[in-house]
Amino acid sequence: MVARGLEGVIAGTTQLSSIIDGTLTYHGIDIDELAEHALYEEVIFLFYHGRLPTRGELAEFQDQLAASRALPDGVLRLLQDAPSAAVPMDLLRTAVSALAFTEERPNATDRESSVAKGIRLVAQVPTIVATIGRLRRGLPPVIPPMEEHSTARSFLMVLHDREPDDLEVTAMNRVLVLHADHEFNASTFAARVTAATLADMHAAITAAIAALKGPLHGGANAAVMQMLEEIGAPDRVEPYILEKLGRHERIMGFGHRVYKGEDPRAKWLRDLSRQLGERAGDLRWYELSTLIAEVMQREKGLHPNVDFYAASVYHYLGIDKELMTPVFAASRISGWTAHVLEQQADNRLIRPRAEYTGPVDQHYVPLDQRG
Ligand SMILES: CC(=O)SCCNC(=O)CCNC(=O)[C@H](O)C(C)(C)COP(=O)(O)OP(=O)(O)OC[C@H]1O[C@@H](n2cnc3c(N)ncnc32)[C@H](O)[C@@H]1OP(=O)(O)O
Ligand SMILES: O=C([O-])CC(=O)C(=O)O
Repeated sequence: MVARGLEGVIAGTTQLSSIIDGTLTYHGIDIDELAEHALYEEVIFLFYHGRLPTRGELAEFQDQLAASRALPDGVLRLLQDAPSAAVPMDLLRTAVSALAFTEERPNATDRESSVAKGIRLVAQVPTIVATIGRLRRGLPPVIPPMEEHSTARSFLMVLHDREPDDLEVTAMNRVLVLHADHEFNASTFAARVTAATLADMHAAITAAIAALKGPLHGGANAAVMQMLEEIGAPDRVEPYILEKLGRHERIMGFGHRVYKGEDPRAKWLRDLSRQLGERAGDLRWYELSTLIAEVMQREKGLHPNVDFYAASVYHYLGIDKELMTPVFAASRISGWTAHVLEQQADNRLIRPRAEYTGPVDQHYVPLDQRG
C-alpha cells in the first residue's frame, strides 16, 4: 500500500530536530527553552556543531556571520534589474542560485567547502530578503553593518533603514529561532534529495526554496495575511470561514502533517502578535487571528500551525505580505544547510520506487494509423 504523500514514512535519520508526541526539540533541546532564551546565532551553531557555543565561540561565530552578510555586486545587480513585478520568492530562488557563480569551487561537496558555503548562505539569505524588501519600496540596497552581531537586528535595520527597538529585535530573533528547522518537512527533504545526488550546497538550497514557495508549506503565511485582509473586521470572521469550509476550501495556517494537537511554536507567535499589536495600539490583526482560531477549533478541530500567527507578527514588524515566505526562508536556511551537511556526511542516493498504475500491454501505433 502506498503511503500517500509519504505520510508516516521514516525516510532517513537526523540529529538536528525531532518531533516526538508533539514536542519539538533542536538537538534534544525543547523549542520552548530555545524560544525563551536562545539567540538565533546560538541555534545555528547548535545545528553546525551539535552543541551550544561558549561565549567566546559565539562571539567568533557572530563575527564570521557578520563578515559574510554583504552580497556580491552581480547578485545585487540581478535583484535591481529584475522586473518590478517579480515575485519575491522567485527573486530569492534566483539570487541564491546565482550566488553559486561567485563560489571558487561551485561543484565542491567536501565538508570544508560545504560548511563554508552553508555559513555564507546563512549570512547572505537574510540580506537578499531585506534587499528585496528595500527595492520593492524604492529604497537603494545597503551593505549590512559588519559590527552588528545580531541577525535579527541587522535584518530589521537593512529592511527598514532605521534602528529597530528592543521588542522588534526580540520578536524577530524569536521568529528566526522558531522557524529554523523542522525535521523532514517538504523543503528540507527537497534539499536532501538534491544533495544526495552529490549536487552542491547551492543546488540543494535552490531546490529547498522552490519547495518552500507553495501555499501548503511556507507560502501559507502570505495566504494567511491575504485572508486577514479579506476578512477585515471581527463580525466577518465567522461567515467567511464557514463559507470557505462549506466550499471544502482549506483555511491557510491550520492543520499539519505531523502535529495533530497544537503546534508548540504557535503559542509563542500568538504571544508575539499580541505584544506587538498592543505596542502598536492596533490589536486588529491579533484579534482577527484569535477569532479565526476559535472558529477552526470548533468547526474542524484544527489548530494553528507555525504560519498562522507568524503572518500578523510579520505584519506588525512592517514586513509586507509578499516578503513573508522569503522571511521564513531567511531562518530555515540554517536548518536546510545543516541537513545538507548531514546528508553529505552519510550519503546514499534517495530514490524510492513508484507503484505503476498506468495501462499495460500497449503497443506503438505508427503516426498515420492513429485515429
Ligand atoms: C510550515 C508549514 O509548512 S506548516 C503548513 C502550512 N500549510 C498550510 O497552512 C496550508 C493549510 N493546511 C493544509 O493544507 C494541510 O493541513 C497540510 C498540507 C498542512 C497537511 O496536509 P495533510 O497532512 O496532507 O492532511 P490532509 O490534506 O490529508 O487533511 C486531513 C483532513 O483535514 C482537512 N484539513 C487539513 N487542513 C485543513 C485546513 N487548513 N483547512 C480545512 N481543512 C483542512 C482536510 O480537508 C482533510 O479532511 P477530509 O479527511 O475530510 O478530506
Ligand atoms: O514540518 C512540516 O511539514 C512543515 C514545516 O516546515 C514546519 O511546520 O515548520
